[in-house]
Amino acid sequence: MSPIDLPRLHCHADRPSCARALAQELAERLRAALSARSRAHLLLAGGQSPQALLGELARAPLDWTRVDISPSDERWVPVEAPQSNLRLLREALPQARLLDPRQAPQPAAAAQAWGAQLAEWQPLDAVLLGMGEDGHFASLFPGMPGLAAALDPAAAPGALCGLAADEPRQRLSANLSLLLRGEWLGLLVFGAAKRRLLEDALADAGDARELPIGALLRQAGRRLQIHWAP
Ligand SMILES: O=C(O)[C@H](O)[C@@H](O)[C@H](O)[C@H](O)COP(=O)(O)O
Repeated sequence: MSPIDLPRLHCHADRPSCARALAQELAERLRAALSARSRAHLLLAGGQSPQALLGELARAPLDWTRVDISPSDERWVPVEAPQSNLRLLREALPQARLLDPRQAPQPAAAAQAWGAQLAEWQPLDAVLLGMGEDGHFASLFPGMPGLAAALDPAAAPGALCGLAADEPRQRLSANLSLLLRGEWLGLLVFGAAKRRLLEDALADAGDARELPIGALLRQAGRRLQIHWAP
């Protein structure tokens, strides 16, 4: 990856200041979108990293009733389950209009219907992703069935079934083609291990280049805003 294509890496002193800065950035993006249109569209990662960010976002002076939010991916569990990403969003941003990925009783049909709705979110104002220490993002995991199609930037924007190594293994995930539509595209990662993995992936070094995150970095290039804290 040539230096001109490198994503921008924003290093923060600590996780709370990272959450505040990122919340301010996202709120500004959403306010700008709402000044031009009746609704704004946002995709947010699940997992632990965005927890403090969600709290900061909830305090932003914004008409959340005009914001459509979907998780970037979801675990195939009931929305009330502790592992549900949608539940986290519903608790943090109760006024937003949330899109539940569970659009059908079976995962494959749910992913297809959810992906069709996401593809209609034009423009997709902001997408914030996280990354696992195995180099996955959203629910696009190393070695999972269908990964090549999921990472194909030329694929039709949509969603698919993901397969995680850890329970709950069944997941639903937006594909890379849809995620790249984000007008603002961010990646939130904490800790030394993920920083090392990112640096290897950014250098196209070793096995990291074969990891899902390598496809995101290569395809997004300078458009990707990476926010890191220790
Ligand atoms: O459903 C999920 O868990 C996320 O969408 C996933 O892609 C997450 O961003 C990474 O696994 C990092 O998770 P942590 O922030 O918990 O390390």
